[in-house]
Amino acid sequence: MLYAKLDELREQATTGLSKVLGENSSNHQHQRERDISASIYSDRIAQFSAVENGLCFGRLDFQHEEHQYIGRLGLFDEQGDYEPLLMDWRAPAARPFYLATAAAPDGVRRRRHIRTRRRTVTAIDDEVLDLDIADPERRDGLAGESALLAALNASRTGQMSDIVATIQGEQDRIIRSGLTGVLVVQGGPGTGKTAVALHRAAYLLYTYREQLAKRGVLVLGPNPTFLRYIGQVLPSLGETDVLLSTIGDLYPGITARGKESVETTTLKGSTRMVEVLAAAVADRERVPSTAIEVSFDRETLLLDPQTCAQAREKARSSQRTHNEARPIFVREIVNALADQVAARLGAELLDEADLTDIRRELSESDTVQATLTWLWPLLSPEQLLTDLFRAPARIAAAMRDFPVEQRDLLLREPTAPWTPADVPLLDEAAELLGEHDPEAREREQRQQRQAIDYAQGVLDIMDLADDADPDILMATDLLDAYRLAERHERSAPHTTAERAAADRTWTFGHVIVDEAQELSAMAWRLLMRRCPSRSMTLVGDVAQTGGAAGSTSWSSALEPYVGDRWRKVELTVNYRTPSEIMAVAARLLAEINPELAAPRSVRDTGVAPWQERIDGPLADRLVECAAKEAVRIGEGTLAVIVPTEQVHAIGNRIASAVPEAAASADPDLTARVVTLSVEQSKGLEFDSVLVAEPQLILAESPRGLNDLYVALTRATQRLGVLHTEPLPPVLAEAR
Ligand SMILES: Nc1ncnc2c1ncn2[C@@H]1O[C@H](COP(=O)(O)OP(=O)(O)OP(=O)(O)O)[C@@H](O)[C@H]1O
Repeated sequence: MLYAKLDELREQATTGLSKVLGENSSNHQHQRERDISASIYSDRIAQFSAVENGLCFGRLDFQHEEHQYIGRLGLFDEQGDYEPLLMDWRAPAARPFYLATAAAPDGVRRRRHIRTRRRTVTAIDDEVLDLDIADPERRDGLAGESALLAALNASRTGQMSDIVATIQGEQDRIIRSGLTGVLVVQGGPGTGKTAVALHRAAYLLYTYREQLAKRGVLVLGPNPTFLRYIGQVLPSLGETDVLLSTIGDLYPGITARGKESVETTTLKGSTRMVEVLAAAVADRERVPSTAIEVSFDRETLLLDPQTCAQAREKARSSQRTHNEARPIFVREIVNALADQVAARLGAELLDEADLTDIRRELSESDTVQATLTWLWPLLSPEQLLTDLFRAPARIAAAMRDFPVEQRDLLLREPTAPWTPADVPLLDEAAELLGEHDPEAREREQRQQRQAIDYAQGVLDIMDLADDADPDILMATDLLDAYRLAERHERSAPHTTAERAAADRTWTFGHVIVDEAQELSAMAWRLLMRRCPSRSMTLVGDVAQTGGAAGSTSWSSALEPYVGDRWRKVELTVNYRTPSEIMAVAARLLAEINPELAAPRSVRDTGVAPWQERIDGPLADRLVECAAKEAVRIGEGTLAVIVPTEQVHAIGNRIASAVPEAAASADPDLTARVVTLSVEQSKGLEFDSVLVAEPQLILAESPRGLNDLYVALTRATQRLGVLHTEPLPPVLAEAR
């Protein structure tokens, strides 16, 4: 019945779309209206396709024979007074599906989990929430245990899937927590932090659509591989307009993928770079040590240091940014030069109009412009940093208080690629420099405002204001004035997410950061600028921090921005790693931070992790083991996690010897077998994992223990450790 309803709605939308597309538009106004309707219909069709799989996954039976189906979107009986046929999982009425327990049934008599494959029901699992008749053998606290265990035991595909059907109580409370303020979700590996973060994005967009559609939601992940891994979750929940990004992509026009040393990344991540950049900008506002000559109109004018110093002082005291203060500096210098020209011509013979002409000619003169550029150049952030990093003298001027070895860390070739740690510096520089082309920006903003006003008018006329039941999807839920305005600017057909991606100064309605412990202090500054409302969800695990510039405590990372006004919630159950593997990982956690409790595994597999000391070449044996594991896991996935330096060599060996293995460069996660560094494996999971040379992984970075902890907790079923070097003591004891 529900699928028939879905088909009917899809049919209506498709017919509607072809009808409006077939209309001949006689005038501009009509053309616009047609385009609006077309975009509403296409958004609907996309949403209906997104919810096809697992449309309905639950049923709640209440006292008095009533029941309610729960699914991926709300469906209503239009003929029957809009009775809900299927309740959106995010609606308040669906909450008992996730929260009701035998002890607190909230009116629910029975909870039914419905599993489907395409449109066929393949399994149902009932829980009776009545203490008198409930099965006492059931594990306490797990909702829909058998559906949950079926999901957890299923082979992984290389793409994360959604968990709407089996969200657990502690996760649900986080997903539905209010929009405002900073919420930190701390949890060990496999506790569902990523899953919770993404479902929270979908929940917030549903519940606060009006507030969020305009400013959008940003989901920030640690690296592009991870973004590919999670990329399908939000679309499967019917949400496509969320910006997924890494720090390296947050500066428009730049895709920062360069690599650099741990020491350089650490320095660039520290807030001391704020002073360095300010000094680097100040260093570009020059005062010559002796007078400089400026040829103009076959004469030579002189600019002495004192005049330049006064002009600089005047510009700086305006408190404007470097680029925005430049016109003041230019005016001062041009006036000083004009006075010299006037004096030579005989000032008493000139009136104000003559002086204005002289100033204009001076401003347009190439030599005067070249002098001004030397004294106070108009700078883009890219130019500032490129000029700084290539020139030891500039670095020395900007880093007077730093030891020489630290200064050398910044030095690099001007052609070197941008690195992720450069992005917060570019952003900081953009703040210090101000608009490179202020007039163009103002013009653009004015046009944008006009377009939005117009679009709002169109929406009002179409009477699409959503004063109806919040569970019924309205046109304005899908389309706001921003998006509408953009759709009709032929040059910029962007969604909110695309617009946000293209605009450095965009501020988001809500920001979600996954693996938030990895952000450097400079990255936090950038992020806080993008979210002045401080409506944020930060998920992570301070025991998994790999980068030396990352945080080991939430309070020190957040204190500068929100003081102690943030709330922390913890996830305690590990849904990924079976207890046998977690027992080994827990030993590492105790060394990393004895105060952090290891998450409790939700299941056992009966398979103990294994270790093997190799006498011959590592790669040969790894290839053999990878081939065997790949067969053993059938349809599932295998990751071979090796020290960063060996990823390339070992990855290529495995790719050439094991069927269905991906090459190591830019790993394809849909391949069944991948070779990764710990950094690349962060946030991911595989049915089986082989970890090679733990001692080298440990020694590779200042946070080696954390890295090894991450590597050991990626498996959902099987874990093997192979080594030629002696094992680190913490693993040797676990043998
Ligand atoms: N309620 C749930 N129902 C079904 N599967 C779940 C549930 N919660 C978590 N999982 C699964 O557990 C696995 C781990 O979840 P996730 O990757 O979100 O954990 P994490 O806390 O981000 O881990 P890490 O810190 O190691 O990256 C995923 O496969 C996820 O789908």
